[in-house]
Amino acid sequence: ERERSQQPGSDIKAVFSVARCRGLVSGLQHSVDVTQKIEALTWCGLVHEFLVSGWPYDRNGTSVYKDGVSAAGEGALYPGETGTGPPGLDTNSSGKDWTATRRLPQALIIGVKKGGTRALLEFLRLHPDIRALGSEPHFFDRHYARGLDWYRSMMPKALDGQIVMEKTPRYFVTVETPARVHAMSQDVKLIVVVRDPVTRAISDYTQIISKTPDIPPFESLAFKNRTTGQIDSLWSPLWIGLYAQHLERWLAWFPRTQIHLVSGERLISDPAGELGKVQDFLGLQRIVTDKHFYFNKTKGFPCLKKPEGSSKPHCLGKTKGRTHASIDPEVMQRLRDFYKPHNQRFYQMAGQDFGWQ
Ligand SMILES: Nc1ncnc2c1ncn2[C@@H]1O[C@H](COP(=O)(O)OS(=O)(=O)O)[C@@H](OP(=O)(O)O)[C@H]1O
Repeated sequence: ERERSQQPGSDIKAVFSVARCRGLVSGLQHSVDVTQKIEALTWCGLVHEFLVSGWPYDRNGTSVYKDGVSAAGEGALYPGETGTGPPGLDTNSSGKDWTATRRLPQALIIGVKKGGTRALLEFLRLHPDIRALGSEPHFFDRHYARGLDWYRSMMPKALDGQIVMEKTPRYFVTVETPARVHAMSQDVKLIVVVRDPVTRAISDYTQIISKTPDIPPFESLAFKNRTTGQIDSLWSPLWIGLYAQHLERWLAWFPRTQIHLVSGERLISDPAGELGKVQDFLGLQRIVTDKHFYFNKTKGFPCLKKPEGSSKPHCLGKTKGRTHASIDPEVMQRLRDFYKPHNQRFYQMAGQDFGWQ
């Protein structure tokens, strides 16, 4: 529901069932986890009620409306998807505007495809100062002719001080994109999740073959000539991994300090550590921390801890963390050799070594 409600042009507002909300919200009544509280109120459509009357349900699931003072303290939570707060609450005591509006993004996750961009976006969405579009709008690469007003209309409503963001991994490798992004904003913050280009290529191929099972084997697409060992660097799964080349195009338009590189490997091994650095880069308080994650052994990836009162923990869907197609080890080695100089150049530009073999 949450995903669907964020599709471009969708008017669907995700609202959980009343029964589910009673369980979820009442369970959180005395929780000190403000982020979870905001999420629960937002997705249960109870933000308005909270602002008017305080915490909606007690632990027995009955109403605890009481004189506009909440368990968390008045004004502690943000209005969510519904946007405008109730009359009389358009500003808080500090004069802050409580009216949510649609704004152009101040931060973009521009790549890379199969780097871990969905995980990063979903984790960042836990932050109350981030409003992120759930789907990929592909504005700067595919829909640029629709204009900035269209793009703005795709964005979720956000309050003053909240950062609006979206992710479209293809931006990183599309030639026209840096100039277009720059024309929208010179100050936009750019995030790229990078992952070992060999693993990334196999992940990419695994997705392609799941959709078109008849395509030739990876080994024959990766080479122009298998006998001479000449790599086909223009084959998209390999070409996307030439990170230095793509980053160079962005650096012609944006200073290095405006681009934050996330290690796709560390996003799996230490999600809280990587999220900490991203929150710093965005100028946000470190609210998403290790207490939000647990390692799900079955999935083999970090997942979000289950919210109190909810039956399910939140792992990413089946298309994230797939079993990869198995590739001839000799071909893997050939690809590692191919990427070595490109990776070295990328490390120099990045100012950090990502440790790919
Ligand atoms: N927490 C968590 N759960 C599941 N998957 C995770 C996670 N963190 C990173 N990853 C890695 O993300 C890879 C998919 O990357 P993207 O989300 O960028 O893919 S896409 O470009 O949007 O299609 C995906 O690639 P595959 O493993 O090849 O499926 C994962 O390795």
